[in-house]
Amino acid sequence: MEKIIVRGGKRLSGTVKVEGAKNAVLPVIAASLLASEGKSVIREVPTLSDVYTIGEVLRHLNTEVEFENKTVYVDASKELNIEAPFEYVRKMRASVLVMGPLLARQGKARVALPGGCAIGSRPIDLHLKGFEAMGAKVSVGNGFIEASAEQLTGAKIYLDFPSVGATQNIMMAAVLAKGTSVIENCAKEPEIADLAAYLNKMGADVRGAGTETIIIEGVDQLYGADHTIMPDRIEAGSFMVAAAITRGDVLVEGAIADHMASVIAKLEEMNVKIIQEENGLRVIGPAKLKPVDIKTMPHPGFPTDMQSQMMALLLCAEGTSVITETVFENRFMHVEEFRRMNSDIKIEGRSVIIQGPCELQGAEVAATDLRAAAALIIAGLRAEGYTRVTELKHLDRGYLDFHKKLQMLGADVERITESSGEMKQEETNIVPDLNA
Ligand SMILES: CC(=O)N[C@H]1[C@@H](OP(=O)(O)OP(=O)(O)OC[C@H]2O[C@@H](n3ccc(=O)[nH]c3=O)[C@H](O)[C@@H]2O)O[C@H](CO)[C@@H](O)[C@@H]1O
Ligand SMILES: C=C(OP(=O)(O)O)C(=O)O
Repeated sequence: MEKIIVRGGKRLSGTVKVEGAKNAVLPVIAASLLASEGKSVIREVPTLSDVYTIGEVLRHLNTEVEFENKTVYVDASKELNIEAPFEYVRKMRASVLVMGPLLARQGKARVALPGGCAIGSRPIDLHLKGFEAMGAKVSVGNGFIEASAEQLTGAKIYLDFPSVGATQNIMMAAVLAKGTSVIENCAKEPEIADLAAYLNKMGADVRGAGTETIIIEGVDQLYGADHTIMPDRIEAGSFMVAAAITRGDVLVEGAIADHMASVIAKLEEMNVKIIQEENGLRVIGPAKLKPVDIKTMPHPGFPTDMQSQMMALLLCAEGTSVITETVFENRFMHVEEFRRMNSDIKIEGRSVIIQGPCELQGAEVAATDLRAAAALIIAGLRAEGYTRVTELKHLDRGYLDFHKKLQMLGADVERITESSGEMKQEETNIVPDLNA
């Protein structure tokens, strides 16, 4: 079993560079299916297990995918298969993002129903309503969703909720539809603008990405394009919190302030000093953290993907804080794990009430989802004694070399493999050979 072991008490300092964003690269790789001519070159790709999974999905769809350092080459010029089986969708829900491109290009898509996950039920009804509005016939049976349309037609689509995935899937379907599509109340996350930039380089006509209305003029064909993935604002935020919790002084290279206004605002409210530097954000943790209230919201509101990391920080604040989770109905699984670290947290409906400051103690804890994994390691940086974090498969979905980056900043942290009572230091990252 793999574990990350943290011994708390070290003050972080130095520079850490963030990777390309997981949540931008997954839709971009899915969108590369739309290029019926030419190769796509996608740069600054973090070699995460999720990226490996989307690569596998594309290969299964008859696409050539090659990884070379942090660059991915995709050749989707051959006729595509139209089915994404459960083995991939189960591993990673974002596999459903191939549905829009397949429907647009092949007129048909068959994707395993994703089901719920650790943070909520996560339906995809809004994706499907969008496809139907463009003329697709959608049916669900035997654990699969099937959608087909001879030719998608542009449509006006109002999203009941600004879903990130629905916005992306509908955008990718609309770029090859006949006529104009207007997506209203769409998601405004920076990853949406990143996807639009890539689609436009491929020859699409997408306007308004990053605002609440996206207008797309369908085109006849798309071509491979060269695109560099935006920096990961959630990885950046995680290191900012790690710096703050250890009263450290860390330059988070690649962090873009415009993408992180809500996170910066809350950290500053807590007394954390944030200085904009030429190549990133410098974060200086205060001696005393002030409590704050946080409500997660779609962008530009406070990101749900930073909720558990901020919870770790608020455990150390002097007073009462309340976090309200409005995006996912079940994203407080980490609370029980924090309790094992001697924290005073109560759950009341969709809110948690934190009574700080807690004297965090090291404990054996299990990551319950991707961000919870980072949050528990971050809490361990402040806790007295040793914190052992298991279930690292969650961490590996979204953080590249997390423990190594923390080590470089001075943290006392290691990743080990424990087998039959014997421990050995883990030297390799989880993704051995992406081209194998
Ligand atoms: C790969 C990726 O980019 N993942 C991100 C993406 O997930 P994802 O795209 O799945 O998140 P959505 O924005 O779609 O989901 C937000 C909420 O809308 C609901 N919903 C969504 C679609 C739908 O058809 N019906 C529906 O009810 C979901 O159950 C959830 O409660 O955005 C989330 C919200 O910022 C982030 O936490 C995830 O990290
Ligand atoms: C919830 C997340 O990802 P996914 O949508 O891929 O589960 C996340 O990145 O925190």
